[in-house]
Amino acid sequence: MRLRRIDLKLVRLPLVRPFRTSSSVKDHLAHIVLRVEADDGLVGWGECASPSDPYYCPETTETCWHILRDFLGPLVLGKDWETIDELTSFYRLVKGNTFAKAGLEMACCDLLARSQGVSLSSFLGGVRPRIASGVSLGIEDDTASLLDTIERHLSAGYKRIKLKIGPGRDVEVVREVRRVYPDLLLQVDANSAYTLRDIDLLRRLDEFDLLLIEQPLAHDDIIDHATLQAALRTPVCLDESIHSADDARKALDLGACRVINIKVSRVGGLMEARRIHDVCFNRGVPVWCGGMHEFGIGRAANVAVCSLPGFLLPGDVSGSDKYYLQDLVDPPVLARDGYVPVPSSPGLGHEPIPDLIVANTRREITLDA
Ligand SMILES: O=C(O)CCC(=O)N[C@@H](C(=O)O)c1ccccc1
Repeated sequence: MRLRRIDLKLVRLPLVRPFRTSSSVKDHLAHIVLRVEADDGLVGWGECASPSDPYYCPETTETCWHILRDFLGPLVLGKDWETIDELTSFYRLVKGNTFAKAGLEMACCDLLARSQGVSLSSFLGGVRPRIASGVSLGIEDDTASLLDTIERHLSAGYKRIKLKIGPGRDVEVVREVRRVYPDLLLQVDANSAYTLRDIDLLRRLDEFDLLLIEQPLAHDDIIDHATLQAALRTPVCLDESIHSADDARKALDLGACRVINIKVSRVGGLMEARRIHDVCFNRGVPVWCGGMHEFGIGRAANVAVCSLPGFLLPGDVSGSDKYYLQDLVDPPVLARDGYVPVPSSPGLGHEPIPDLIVANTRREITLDA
């Protein structure tokens, strides 16, 4: 396989409703959509689901654009490769920049799967014809509106609710949700809002039978998380701290967590996502797929990853309609009764709609071999 052309497209889509986290409120998202073309004319699609700000991770849409245009693109164009590991070896000297890498690697996985006539799920070793989905809820103004939002998503069939928590909106909010929904699959995401000084407060969350507490401490820590996990009954789940299978192995060896959130973008692509899955699966550690508000392209890649056997907990892979009025792909990625079907057609199984992509592209560049 050899790439003769890579198109980078900065695509912007309005959100159906603003999404609030501890660091920002967003009413639209802009992600880089990648189109890669092989010498034989075959095409693959990928998405860099990086935030536009450096509050979740050090990368932003602009850093991804720079790294893809100036390094990753030139390093892979015109070179022969037969496997994804061969492809990614061309940029092994590039440190970090996993969101940028993930977009390119995803497009090449789509391309290779299409060339082999297999679905991305089969390409990865997926075993499920459909995946169970949960939803991640942004921070709401008050508990009443949060309960309304929960009710709306449970009525739609979603299997799990993830709440954002932070100092001042944690124990009491979770207590109220648990009072109204005693049997709900419920988890919380702190996005590194706490420190070990909050250990007694976090221990109070043990009474609510949560599935997990996600990334309570620093985004780049596994040592303090091990201290915290030893004090909690509730499983700690790591998100931001885990960028590779080696990170996962070290975190599990240290007892820093009992669950890992695998995000294709955060770990640099589908192959590393599968390697992290394998480390966890071999140790009986459940994983789930976190979301980054992906458009339909990245969302379809997440669906394929969720079909791997160790993805035992509902992920954030909701239907696109949770965030976008119109998906960029046909068919759209949709959930029915909280399940998203895993396509069996070649590649992503959801075809990008060129007119929609063109209509929402704010900037583009073509890199040639
Ligand atoms: O449903 C989704 O795709 C969003 C899931 C979600 O809440 N992601 C959070 C997170 O902290 O994991 C996030 C998204 C975008 C940017 C930063 C954080």
